[in-house]
Amino acid sequence: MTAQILDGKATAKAIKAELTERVAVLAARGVTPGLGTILVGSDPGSTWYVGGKHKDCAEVGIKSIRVDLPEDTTQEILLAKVRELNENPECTGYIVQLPLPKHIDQDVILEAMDPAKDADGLHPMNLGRLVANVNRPMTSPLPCTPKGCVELLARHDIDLDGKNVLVVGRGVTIGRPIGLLLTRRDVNATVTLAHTGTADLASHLAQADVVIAAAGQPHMIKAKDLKPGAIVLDVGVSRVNDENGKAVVTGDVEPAAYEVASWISPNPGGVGPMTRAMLLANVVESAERAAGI
Ligand SMILES: Nc1nc(=O)c2c([nH]1)NC[C@@H]1CN(c3ccc(C(=O)N[C@@H](CCC(=O)O)C(=O)O)cc3)C=[N+]21
Repeated sequence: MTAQILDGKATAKAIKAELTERVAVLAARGVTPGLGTILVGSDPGSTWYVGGKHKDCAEVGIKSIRVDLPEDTTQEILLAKVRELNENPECTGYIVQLPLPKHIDQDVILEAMDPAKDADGLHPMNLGRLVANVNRPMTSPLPCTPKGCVELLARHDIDLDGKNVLVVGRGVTIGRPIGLLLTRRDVNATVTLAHTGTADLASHLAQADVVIAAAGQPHMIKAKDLKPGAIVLDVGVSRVNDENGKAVVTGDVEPAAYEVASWISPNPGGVGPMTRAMLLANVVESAERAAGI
């Protein structure tokens, strides 16, 4: 068996085309969604990601507001910028690029954001709503990568109901929220430690119909441990040197898994592009909610 591909690139492209239509409908009502980004410091990866977010906005017609601050920005100055974007009517959603420099308390910053403008869905109020509000659809922003994982599966007509889903990794941006998101459905979701000893991890994997690998540990998920026919989302991102010593992006799942899984999302080219598309979707949805659409 060779796995079918959960093509995040093509799926994200289709979603961006739909969002472009929705932005045009909003424009006809005089509403233009706007994404703000706050970048503290000049980490090359973060700078690259933020640049990509502004490119994505331009592609679908979303206005974007860029706030770049020096590495030594104080927590007070950053909080003032957050409050400015909370009040800025042109900004219907914004993100604070993570990770922040060590001298800044990330939790304090995220909690100062207006939950309605939290385009990352990482504000405690929005994460908390994932636990509560189970009898009504989510109307607050969902974290982009978890939302992207569920959307990628849905767009390939993969139904999760009744399945054993194993989430490997408990990070606050992926593992924990995706576990919460999945338990809002008829899914048997298990969130396991990324550093579980291989014996424990193997026993969890053996029962998993769906594996969401979000550990950020290169090739830690071994083909031999996967249930034949498993559906695998390779989410964790690591940069390793290839055989020529060149730094490349790789995932948590070893390549041999393509021979065992029934579906697999490539990394790069799977959940990453979906994360970016879901950020745009969160901004458009916030603007639609504000416009009463
Ligand atoms: N406030 C905040 N929100 C984030 O969502 C956020 C963040 N901070 N900090 C950094 C991480 C990382 N992240 C990625 C997004 C897309 C790809 C992506 O599209 N990757 C391409 C490969 C890109 C490459 O070649 O490096 C792919 O998977 O195909 C990767 C990683 C969002 N993050």
